[in-house]
Amino acid sequence: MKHIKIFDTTLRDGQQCPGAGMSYTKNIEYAQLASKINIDILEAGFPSASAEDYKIVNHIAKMYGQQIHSPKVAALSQLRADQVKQTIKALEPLIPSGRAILHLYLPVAPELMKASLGSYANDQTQILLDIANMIHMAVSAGLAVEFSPEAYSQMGENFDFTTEVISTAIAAGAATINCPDTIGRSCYLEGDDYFVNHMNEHAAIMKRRFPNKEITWSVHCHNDFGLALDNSMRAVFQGPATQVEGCFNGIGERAGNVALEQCIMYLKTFGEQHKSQAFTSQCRTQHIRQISDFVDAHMLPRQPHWPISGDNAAKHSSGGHTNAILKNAHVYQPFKPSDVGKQISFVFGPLSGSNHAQSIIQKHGYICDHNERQPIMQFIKDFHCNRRKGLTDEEFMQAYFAYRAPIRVSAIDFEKINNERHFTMQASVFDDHQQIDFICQDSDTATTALHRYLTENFVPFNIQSYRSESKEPGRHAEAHATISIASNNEFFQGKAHDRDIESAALKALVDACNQLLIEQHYAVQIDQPSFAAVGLRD
Ligand SMILES: CC(C)[C@@](O)(CC(=O)O)C(=O)O
Repeated sequence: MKHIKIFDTTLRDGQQCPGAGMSYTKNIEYAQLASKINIDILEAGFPSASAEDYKIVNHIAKMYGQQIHSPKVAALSQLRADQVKQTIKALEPLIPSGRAILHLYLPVAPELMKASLGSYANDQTQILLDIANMIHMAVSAGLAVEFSPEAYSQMGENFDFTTEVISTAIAAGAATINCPDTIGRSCYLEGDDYFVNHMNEHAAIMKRRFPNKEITWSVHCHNDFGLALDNSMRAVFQGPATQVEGCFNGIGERAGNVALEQCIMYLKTFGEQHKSQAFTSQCRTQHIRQISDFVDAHMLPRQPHWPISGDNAAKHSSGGHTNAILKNAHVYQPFKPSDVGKQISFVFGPLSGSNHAQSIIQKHGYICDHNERQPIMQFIKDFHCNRRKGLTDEEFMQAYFAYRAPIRVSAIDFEKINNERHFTMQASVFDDHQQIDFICQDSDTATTALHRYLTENFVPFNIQSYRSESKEPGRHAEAHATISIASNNEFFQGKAHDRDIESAALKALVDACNQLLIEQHYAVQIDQPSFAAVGLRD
């Protein structure tokens, strides 16, 4: 099995894109995560860009230098002696352990050469001399060198010049040649012009010119046509590449760089089984979720349906899918979510089914018998009929409690007879229509009277606190009542609102009492959520 090196440029090319820049400390935290997931090389930055960038690269080099094992660290430099010196200095702590890499680049596409190098572009002899000198400088300081012919995929008429550039770099001591599709405009349909074919040609030429040198070919793709993953993997499976450069979550200039988590899972899924030549990376894939969440939180937001690590990548909602998954977790998952540190989860939405409803209720420890599944599910959907995007478990269970509510009040009236207030509540109690009558004696409030009635007729409990407030200003504001009750060291909070402050309090008390009754009649003791039984944690 051939090992494909993962070169992570999230901190360098990733932070080059608008909006992705991170603070000093977040750069360091990222480097710690990159080490945990075990990428091969971290490109930590561009030390000559600013004093801050220098300090970040140097800090990471020191930090990794104290670890016995760490990724190697690369830092970018243009073809300028002052920049090369600065880069060597920044990476110094990693030189003794052979983990420092100078990443040198120079454009080779004709248009880009003119636009970025000016008249220097015409002096090819000087360019080749400078490449040799800069690489010598780094190699003699003890660094490894990666050389990138920038815009390699657009080299066009400059094929022979590019051959000389690469040749010069290798002769001077560069161990890695990285071929970028800088503008993300490559596609295998280009035929002979396709950059992977050029990589094969160049690899063959260099093999002839340097038969005893072990060169690492690397690929660096941008995603402007959504082809970065395809191009990167073709460079591995149909080309000479044994190193892939990219960024987690595919961040990077314009449409981004290739997404490393996609490359890593591609290699794991298709590479390890590949018939003629098997490939793999050494990454600990179970940490993908963590590093991807970090990039999402501190660099650029990740879309929910992002491949591999997106929030929806292991989330299911529709009835058909969840129903089948509850029986066999793998029928609607192309890989085990736990391989990337995720778990299957379900969102209850308008298209969800009754098996799913039952599983949520049971997971929370309440009864839902087989023949109740359908009516309960229908009630919950109707209860939240405006929530077309799906429910949280909390909202779902709120509707379940409303379905179960043993006492449902439809009307409250009172009249005064001989200075006593007589209340009547029209209610159904466990589906039986009843009239609840209670009387306020002496200084009783209506709530006290109802409490006495409920305690004597249904279940004993104490009232712990009562609060009433209006949420809006004005005379027509509704009263919002909250009542907390306790029974056998269990606590329940009832809530209700009504135009009439007394009715709000009475309904809140019924709500709290209902929760207590539901607990007594419909709760089951379970140790494990029912999920585990069907293997969803795998
Ligand atoms: C340094 C090189 C690999 C580069 O990242 C350069 C760049 O565009 O910054 C590219 O994509 O070609």
